[in-house]
Amino acid sequence: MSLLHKDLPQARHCDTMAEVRSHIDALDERITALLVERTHYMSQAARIKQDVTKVHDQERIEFIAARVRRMATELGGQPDVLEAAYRALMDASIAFEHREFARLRQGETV
Ligand SMILES: C=C(O[C@@H]1C=C(C(=O)O)C=C[C@H]1O)C(=O)O
Repeated sequence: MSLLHKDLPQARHCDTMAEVRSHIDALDERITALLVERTHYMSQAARIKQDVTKVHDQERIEFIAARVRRMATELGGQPDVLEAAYRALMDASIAFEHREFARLRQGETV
């Protein structure tokens, strides 16, 4: 089913910057909670992957970037903004996954 058919909330009309920022702050609380949840999966990926060369997976990155662009377009959003945000998020996530990969294997000899 297309994303447009889901009952998704729309941005509200605002007359002041205070209103705009209050909506953004409320959304950021929800987005942050979701990103914290997403980041927990990076720790699990670091535990599950057996080879450090698998931490950065360009094919998966391109799949996610294209999928997010498609979803943003279907929702009437800005694919360029979403792709840029996701690429920055994935860069930071991969850096974290590298740190986790090393942390989880500290003290291993092989
Ligand atoms: C979580 C993974 O590890 C990395 C992190 C990704 C992400 O932030 O979504 C995507 C690809 C990987 O380079 C994965 O391989 O799926």
